Amino acid sequence: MGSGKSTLGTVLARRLGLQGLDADDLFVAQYGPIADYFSTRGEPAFRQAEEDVIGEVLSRAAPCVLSLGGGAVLSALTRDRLARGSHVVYLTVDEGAALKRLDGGAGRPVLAGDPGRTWRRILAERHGLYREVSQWTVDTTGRSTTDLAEQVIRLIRTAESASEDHRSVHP
Ligand SMILES: Nc1ncnc2c1ncn2[C@@H]1O[C@H](COP(=O)(O)OP(=O)(O)OP(=O)(O)O)[C@@H](O)[C@H]1O
Ligand SMILES: O=C(O)C1=C[C@@H](O)[C@@H](O)[C@H](O)C1
Ligand SMILES: [Mg+2]
Repeated sequence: MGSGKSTLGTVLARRLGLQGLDADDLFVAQYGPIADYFSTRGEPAFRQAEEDVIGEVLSRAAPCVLSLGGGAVLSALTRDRLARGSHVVYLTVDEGAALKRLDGGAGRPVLAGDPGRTWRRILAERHGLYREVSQWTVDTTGRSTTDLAEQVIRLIRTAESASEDHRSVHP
């Protein structure tokens, strides 16, 4: 949370000339505010709907840049879908910078209570899943979005040209 997924996704999409989508925004457009959904339907219902929203995007033929919600990796089905043909970047950030960026957790139901403690606990619970689904880990602390976008584009281009080489050797 607060690593800059939505912000970087928008810039990456523009620079790559692809459609930029944000799973949280798609959720809100379909179901209304996330905090309201959490309080009326509960987290399991939210996770199911989130899985469906992401599944729909990942089933599309056209390539895009998709910023996930922070808890999307909790779904085994989403993790499996991400493993089938997506480039996945794990964006990290220091706790201090994250809490500053997140305005102390306002509007994020999973950060209710003591935001710092909760942020640390959630990260500890999810770190292994983020590592499992991603090809790269990029620390965003103290770095501009422009700089991050350039780095991610380089990583993707290098991976794609390596896989082209592989295909030409083994047609
Ligand atoms: N590299 C950066 N440096 C400084 N501030 C940033 C950076 N990236 C994003 N921010 C700021 O941090 C806040 C959170 O960014 P953003 O919403 O993109 O994070 P997120 O990872 O999508 O969060 P969430 O988990 O809530 O979806 C925003 O105010 C944004 O402007
Ligand atoms: O980390 C989480 O569990 C969440 C992160 C946000 O992106 C939203 O998807 C929602 O607030 C839940
Ligand atoms: Mg976001």
